[in-house]
Amino acid sequence: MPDFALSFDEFVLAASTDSLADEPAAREHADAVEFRLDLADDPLEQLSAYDGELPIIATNRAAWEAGGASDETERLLTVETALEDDAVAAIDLECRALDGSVAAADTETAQQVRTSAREAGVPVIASIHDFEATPPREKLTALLDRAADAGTVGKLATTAHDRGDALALLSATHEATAAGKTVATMGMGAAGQHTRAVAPIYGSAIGYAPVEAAEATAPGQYPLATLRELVDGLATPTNNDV
Ligand SMILES: O=C1C[C@@](O)(C(=O)O)C[C@@H](O)[C@@H]1O
Repeated sequence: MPDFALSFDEFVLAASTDSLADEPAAREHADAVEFRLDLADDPLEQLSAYDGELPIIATNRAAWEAGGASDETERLLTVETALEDDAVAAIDLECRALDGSVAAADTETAQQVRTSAREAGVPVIASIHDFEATPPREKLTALLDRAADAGTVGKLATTAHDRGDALALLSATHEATAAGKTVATMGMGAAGQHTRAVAPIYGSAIGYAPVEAAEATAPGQYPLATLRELVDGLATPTNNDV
């Protein structure tokens, strides 16, 4: 059986998809598959039939965070069921589900799923998305702190409108990783695209990309093979202080 464990000590490139049939095509470039259960047909059936080699990050994104899952309790319990699958090496839970800051959230169930993941030794990616903008620099640090405290990896995806936004996100990433936090960041939209290639240099632990450009799960994603080439092609400077 393949070793499905995922450690976020090193950059993980996840092929983001609604179909596990993409896994063979992803294998050449990806370290993991992000399976978007909320966008998939019969996600639990796909999981039990999975015979791929890449570890799976299970994400069941809430409709209130621009995902496809509308029944809050059901979507969280589906993630909890997914945890039982050996191939599921990490799960994604929205910070706003965990802290109850949106009215639609079922905080108790979200926290219970996080506890189940911890008991199973499965890392939790605690995520925050801003589909409108990139908040000011200090706010980015506060958001990353909040996400990193909530999960094994704190993930922040914001919409960048210009290079200043991209730079602020990279700078907040650098500060967080230099402080020893495990974070993943990405700028959404055209102005944020290059951050997907560059953020790993500043310590971002996860990148997401579709196998085919047309199957993107967020604005501004590079296709998988392109992101792999870009990330691998950018050597990490040796004079860093992380
Ligand atoms: O949270 C993220 C990051 C993402 O939104 C991106 O911008 O690449 C793509 C999503 O599939 C994933 O769950």
